Amino acid sequence: MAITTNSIHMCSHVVAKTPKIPSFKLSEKSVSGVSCTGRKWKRNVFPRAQETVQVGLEGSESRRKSKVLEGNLELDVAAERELREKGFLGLRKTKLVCTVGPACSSMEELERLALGGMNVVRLNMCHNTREWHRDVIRNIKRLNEEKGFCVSVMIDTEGSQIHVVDHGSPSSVKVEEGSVWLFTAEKFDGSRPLTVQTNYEGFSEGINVGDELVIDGGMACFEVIEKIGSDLHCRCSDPGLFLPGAKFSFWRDGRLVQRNHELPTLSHKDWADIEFGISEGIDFVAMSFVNDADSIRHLKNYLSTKSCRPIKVLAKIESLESFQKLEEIVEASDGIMVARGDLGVEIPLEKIPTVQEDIVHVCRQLNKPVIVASQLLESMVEYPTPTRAEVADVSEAVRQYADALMLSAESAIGLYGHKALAVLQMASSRMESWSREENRQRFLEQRQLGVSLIDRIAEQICNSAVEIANNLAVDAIFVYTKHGHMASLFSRNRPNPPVFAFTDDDSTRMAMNLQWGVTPLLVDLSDDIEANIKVTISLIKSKGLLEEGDSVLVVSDVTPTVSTPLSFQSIQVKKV
Ligand SMILES: Nc1ncnc2c1ncn2[C@@H]1O[C@H](COP(=O)(O)OP(=O)(O)OP(=O)(O)O)[C@@H](O)[C@H]1O
Ligand SMILES: CC(=O)C(=O)O
Ligand SMILES: [K+]
Ligand SMILES: [Mg+2]
Repeated sequence: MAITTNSIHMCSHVVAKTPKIPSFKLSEKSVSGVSCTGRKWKRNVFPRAQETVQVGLEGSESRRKSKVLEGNLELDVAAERELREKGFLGLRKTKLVCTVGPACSSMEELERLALGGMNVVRLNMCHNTREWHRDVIRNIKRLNEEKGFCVSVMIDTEGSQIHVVDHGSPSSVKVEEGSVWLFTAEKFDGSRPLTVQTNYEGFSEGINVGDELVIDGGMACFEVIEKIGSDLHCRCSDPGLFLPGAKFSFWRDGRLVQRNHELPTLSHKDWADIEFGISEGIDFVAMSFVNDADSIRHLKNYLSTKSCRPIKVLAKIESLESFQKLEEIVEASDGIMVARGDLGVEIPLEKIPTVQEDIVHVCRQLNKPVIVASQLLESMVEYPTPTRAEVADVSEAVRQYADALMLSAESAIGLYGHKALAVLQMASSRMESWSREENRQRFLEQRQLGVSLIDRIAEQICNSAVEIANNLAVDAIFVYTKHGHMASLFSRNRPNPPVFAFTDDDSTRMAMNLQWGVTPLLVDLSDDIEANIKVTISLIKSKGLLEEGDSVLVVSDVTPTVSTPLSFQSIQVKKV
């Protein structure tokens, strides 16, 4: 194997208490030619008494002795297949999440979805029994272990929200204009007409006569005409439909009456579901009806003490309150879901597109993965083809550079879940390639995230490396990462080539499944960077995925020595 190398190594050794900002000098040679030679960084002569940053160039042959690693590489079989069919550039970047329900919970259906590119399974704990969810999780783990998939598992908490438990029918009920309905927390005999039972006895606290009650963001509207105890008598002002489990909101003078704080973000059942998730080895918890950053921090702390395997916490933005505290929630969480279904109950529908764009933007700025969810292809619950408007909606989320798209009822109860997944695949691949052609990633502004010098170096390296990778049109970016941080710094630049993120930590691998453009691979890593590079290139080559003449850009954040407080990072461009 003749590997031509060009490399930029950056290392910092911080001793000074008040670090000064280093200046990097990259000579033109270092990024243009393929076989230039230069100053080689020597670990043993590296000065220790002061903060230093060096940029070195390495010759075509690595002289460092490399320890030979065992050649075992785990790459998701669906990604591998896509790579063979479409090549590096054709590999889909936007991740796909499927809600699993009765329509797709069998081993065969799950495998079909995994082959169709499903990266993450979502289990909505609102529905079905824990035993049912356990079977699904175990089936997914079996598929991963026995068939070589890499599908992560997310549980989505039920959360506390005021909703309808009984409206007198198992299906939808028409609401006529002018009809007067009783809203109560009391259980009633189902034959009593025009009565709605809610799940929470304090549902009408703070509500006055004259307030407006809106069902499911506009399915029907009522005016509160009388309040007796906690019961409300309401007259229909805008006729429509009551669906099972309908959600409602109260409005006064055209503004939402905010009352989410009355209920705990995580109920007793949610905590029990989380315990269950920990014991089943899930990868993500999506927290419903988050109202502040404290609840996220609380759950993260809890998980870090209770689960030996790191579990990522995603905050669902589905209330006006959470949108108003967006930045602090994004900062506290490991990722975000734009839960457009319930969000549409609390904000006017016409605001959803701009709210979505704002949320995706903030997530890009703060480098947190974001999922756009709900009703993406709703018509496909019944029909085998989407509406043109749905395809436009999906494409818009991809154009905004969301990390992931999610199917809900389309896969959970729909007849055409696998077709809906294929539509997401096609629409996202198409929009990604258009965005590449248009060079749209230049519109992404990167906010500096790191405070310490080492973190800032990592960010700068990744930003520059993506520019190099795009300009040189390398086939792939290889990054070696313990916790996925470097991979995320690449991902946030939305590079043209795919990012192959090699890690030896299974939970890191599963967490990277939500990151745009990152293909996670599990491999044994050593402290020896050169050995890691050599082995992984040869493993990818032996699978026939890299050919003679292909080029890869390689970045490593694996620290070469553990005994010194030394951070070492390098960029290399290799021609295979
Ligand atoms: N595990 C399941 N068992 C039975 N039905 C399910 C299951 N998961 C989802 N469904 C069905 O699919 C529909 C859409 O699912 P989804 O979980 O996305 O609902 P949602 O209301 O959008 O989510 P949330 O309750 O978190 O707001 C649900 O209304 C439900 O009928
Ligand atoms: C996904 C979800 O919870 C919602 O859209 O409301
Ligand atoms: K939920
Ligand atoms: Mg919801």
